[in-house]
This record gives sequence, C-alpha cells and structure tokens, in this order.
Amino acid sequence: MTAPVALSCGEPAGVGPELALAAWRALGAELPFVLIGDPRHLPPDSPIVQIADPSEAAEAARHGLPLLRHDFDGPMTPGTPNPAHAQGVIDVIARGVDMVRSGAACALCTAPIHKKALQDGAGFAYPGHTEYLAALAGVERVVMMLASAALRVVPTTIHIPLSEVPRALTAKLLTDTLHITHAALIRDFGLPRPRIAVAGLNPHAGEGGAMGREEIDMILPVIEALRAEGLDLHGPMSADTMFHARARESYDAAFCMYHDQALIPIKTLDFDRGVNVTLGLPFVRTSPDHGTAMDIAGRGLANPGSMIEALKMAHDMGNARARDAGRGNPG
Ligand SMILES: NC(=O)c1ccc[n+]([C@@H]2O[C@H](COP(=O)([O-])OP(=O)(O)OC[C@H]3O[C@@H](n4cnc5c(N)ncnc54)[C@H](O)[C@@H]3O)[C@@H](O)[C@H]2O)c1
Ligand SMILES: N[C@H](C(=O)O)[C@H](O)COP(=O)(O)O
Repeated sequence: MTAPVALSCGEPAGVGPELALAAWRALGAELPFVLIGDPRHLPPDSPIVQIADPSEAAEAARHGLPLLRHDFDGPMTPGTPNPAHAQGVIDVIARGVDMVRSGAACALCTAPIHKKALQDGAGFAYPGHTEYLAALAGVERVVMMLASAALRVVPTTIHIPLSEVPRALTAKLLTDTLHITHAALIRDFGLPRPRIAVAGLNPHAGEGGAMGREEIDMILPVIEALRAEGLDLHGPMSADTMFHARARESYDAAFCMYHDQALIPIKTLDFDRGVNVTLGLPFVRTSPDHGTAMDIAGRGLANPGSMIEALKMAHDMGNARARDAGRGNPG
C-alpha cells in the first residue's frame, strides 16, 4: 500500500482547512491524504476520521477526512489570524516534513500560510514555505515552479522587493536555477529534452542595450554556456510576448527573472488549477497556487480546484520517485 500525502493545515483562519475537506469530498479514498491540524478548525459536523498513524489514512479516507491531530491554543475566527496560532502553523509544516522524510508520507502538500501573521506571531524568519523547506532539508538552493496544464513558470528571484531584483540576479543564481529546473522537468515531469524559454529582465529584453544591459551582460552568456552543455534554451525573450497561446506551444517552461513576471501569467490563465511545486528538495512538495483568501474564509466560497490539483501532483510525483528509488534510479 502506498503512503498517503501529508497535508499541512496552513493558516487556520484561512481557506486551508475547508479546502482539505472539499478535496477529500472530491477525491475520497482514490487518493489518500492526511490533514495535519486541529479538528476544531474545520466546519462544524465535518466527517473527520482521527488517526494515530499515517498508515491508517487509506482505510480512514473511505469514511471521512483522515486527520492527524495537532492542537492549537486559543480560538479561531475565520478571516482573522490568531497570533497564538503562528508557532503551531510552523510546527505542522515541520511535522509534515518529518513524515515525508521518514517514508510515512509519499509527499508533502502545504495549505497556504499567512506570511505576515507568522512573522508577527512567531518571528518566522522565512519569507515563505519555499525558503523554510530548503532550510529544513539543509539544501542551499531550491526553485519555485508554478505549473498547470496551460503553463509552467519559474521565477528566478522570489520573495524580495522589486527594487532588489537586479542586484540579486547573478550568473551563478541563473545557472543554478536553470540546472535545477532542467533536472526537475526530466525527473518529475517526464520530459526527456525540456525546452525552456528564458525571459529578459527589461522591457523588450533590453532592446539591444537601449533599455538595460542585464540581457547582454549576464542572461545571454548564461544561456550560451548552458546551451553548450546541451540544454535546450531560448532567449532572452521579451516577457510581454512570450505568454500568448502560440508562444506557449514553443516551450515546456517559462523561466522568469522575478516573482510577478512568472506568477501573473499562470494565475491569470489558470488560477483555479495552478500548483506551486518546489524543485530541488530531497522530497516532493506542492501547494495550491493561491493564498489564505481571508476575505472568503469560512464561507464555503473557496474553489478547491487548485488544492485538488496540488494533492494529485504530490501523490503522482511522490509515487513516481518511490518507484524510481525501488529500481535504483536516482532520477
Ligand atoms: N502557498 C502559500 O502559502 C501562499 C501562496 C500565495 C499567497 N500566500 C499568502 O496568502 C496571503 C494572502 O495573499 P493574497 O491576498 O495576495 O492572495 P490570495 O490568493 O489569498 O487571494 C487573492 C484573491 O483570490 C481569491 N482566492 C484565493 N483563493 C481562492 C480560492 N481557492 N477560491 C476562490 N477565490 C480565491 C481571494 O478571495 C482573493 O480575492 C498572504 O499572506 C500571502 O503571502 C500564501
Ligand atoms: N509566491 C507564491 C505565490 O505568490 O503564489 C506564494 O507566496 C507561495 O510561496 P511559498 O510556497 O514559498 O509559501
């Protein structure tokens, strides 16, 4: 029997807990996952099955939402984070990582956290899951990808102010991020020769140096060096014209320079099915593409599509990696 996906509860006052329930209603026992969280944070009368061990999840999922209990102190009001919950949210993520690293779970899926609430409530030192998971795994460099049937995107820089992006972009960062992306497209997305389109940083990809020199001084030399290694890279491309339907047919992933350059197109095209997946970790981690949606939390309005896709991707990738490991294939 395959291990379940571990689903961390995320911000209790956000839409995470209700989406876990909606995902169980959609997936049932077909795709066993276990929510790590506090049963009091789910809608009243939710069909929860509390379990003591992840190995019980598959059977439990036939009857209700499998839940590994993690108690939080203090009340939960939908839409308003309780600072007393912040440390618990962080601890649940770490518990999920322990489960997947021990083999008790096949992959980790994370419900959204409210970053500022964690900073204010518990001094959380990381801008998001991505950086926290890298620290927990002891990995220096990980990569954020958002993926859906319509598009895959990678932002090279992630959670930093826009004003700091040009300084943060270095040839080494671009090279490492492209290597990780390329390897993951082969290993986890089954693309033997992935085509990667690399965006420029500036309008019109710098217009030959008239609107910025990062393309000439750094991005193009990195592309040329990696092409010499055999990577199928195109660019630097003008970011404004690389996301229309015809352009998207020419590549498997769009490699972008900063957060919104990458995330605006995918959230515009496929907000209800986009999945955030962290590349470069020693385990599989996915998440829905949206945040805590405080404005609609607890009202039954949240669309579970992205959570369902995130659970499916976690399950499929986690099991594919386990099969590869069984065959002695490091991927
Ligand atoms: N994986 C994560 O942990 C993650 C991802 C993105 C944002 N966040 C965090 O979430 C918090 C809120 O961020 P935000 O307001 O920018 O983005 P958001 O995605 O929470 O909300 C943006 C808008 O989309 C709507 N929305 C979001 N999810 C929806 C769903 N499933 N169904 C229907 N409508 C939905 C919201 O109601 C809101 O109007 C921030 O703290 C942010 O950092 C966390
Ligand atoms: N950058 C992501 C987004 O905007 O959708 C989001 O903040 C998630 O980041 P983490 O997975 O690092 O929490």
